[in-house]
Amino acid sequence: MAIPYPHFIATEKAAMDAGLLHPSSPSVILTQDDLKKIAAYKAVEYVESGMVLGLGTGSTAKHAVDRIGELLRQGKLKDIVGIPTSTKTHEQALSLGIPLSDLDAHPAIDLAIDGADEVDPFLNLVKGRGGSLLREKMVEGACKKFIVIVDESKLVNYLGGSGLAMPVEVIKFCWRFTAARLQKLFEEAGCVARLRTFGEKEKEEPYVTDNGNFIVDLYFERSIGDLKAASDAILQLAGVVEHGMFLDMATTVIVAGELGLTVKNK
Ligand SMILES: O=C[C@H](O)[C@H](O)[C@H](O)COP(=O)(O)O
Repeated sequence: MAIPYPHFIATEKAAMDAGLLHPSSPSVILTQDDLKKIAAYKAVEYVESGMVLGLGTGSTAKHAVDRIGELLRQGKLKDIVGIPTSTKTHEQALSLGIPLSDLDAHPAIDLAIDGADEVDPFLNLVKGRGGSLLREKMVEGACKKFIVIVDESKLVNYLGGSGLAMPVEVIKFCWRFTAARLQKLFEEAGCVARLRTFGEKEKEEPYVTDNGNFIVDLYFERSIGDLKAASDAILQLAGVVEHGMFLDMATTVIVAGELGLTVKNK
């Protein structure tokens, strides 16, 4: 859907770099994907030559990886090493000629840029609707600065508040047992746990992560309350590998919305 954004800051460099706004025509139609691109371009302004970079996954992060590749190609960035958070991002970065490495070789990352599914007012996140939460949490947990890029539709009053999935990566072995325990854990929040699948109804198959695991998506009717307690409780269940709540990890969140760009710092 195309939405008019007459108030978007027409002189915003990120939007102009992204080729979406021009000073002579401040009133434009921007789609949700345009907003993602503008947020991504803004985040890449923080990238400096010589950095080790965590490369996120998803439709928003894709724009940031594209932009990093473009700046490398133009010689405006040099000596970058990227640590991808998924096989998909690995392939994208390879195709752009971004030199790649991993956490074994580069355990300290200067900056990671990634999208999110939900952002609460304290900059806690839900991530992993694209299935990459485990590698994202490992990479983004190892970086000095973690910039999250979102369009304003991702802002929520509390995590789980969008009514969309909060993902939990689980091992395949007896996943039904694990899903039932997860649902029970959040009974008071009206939790429903569902195995993530893909494909047509009759040919539906479980979604398998890059790590060979399944994802159980949790849906809540009400707030789950104390996020740290919820996180601890989930991680205590044998069978759970990781969950998609990223608590106290984002150092900056860049939001692109109707009124322009907002940069929120921790
Ligand atoms: O697993 C996927 C990642 O956590 C993504 O960063 C998240 O799902 C947001 O993706 P998008 O930018 O496509 O909304």
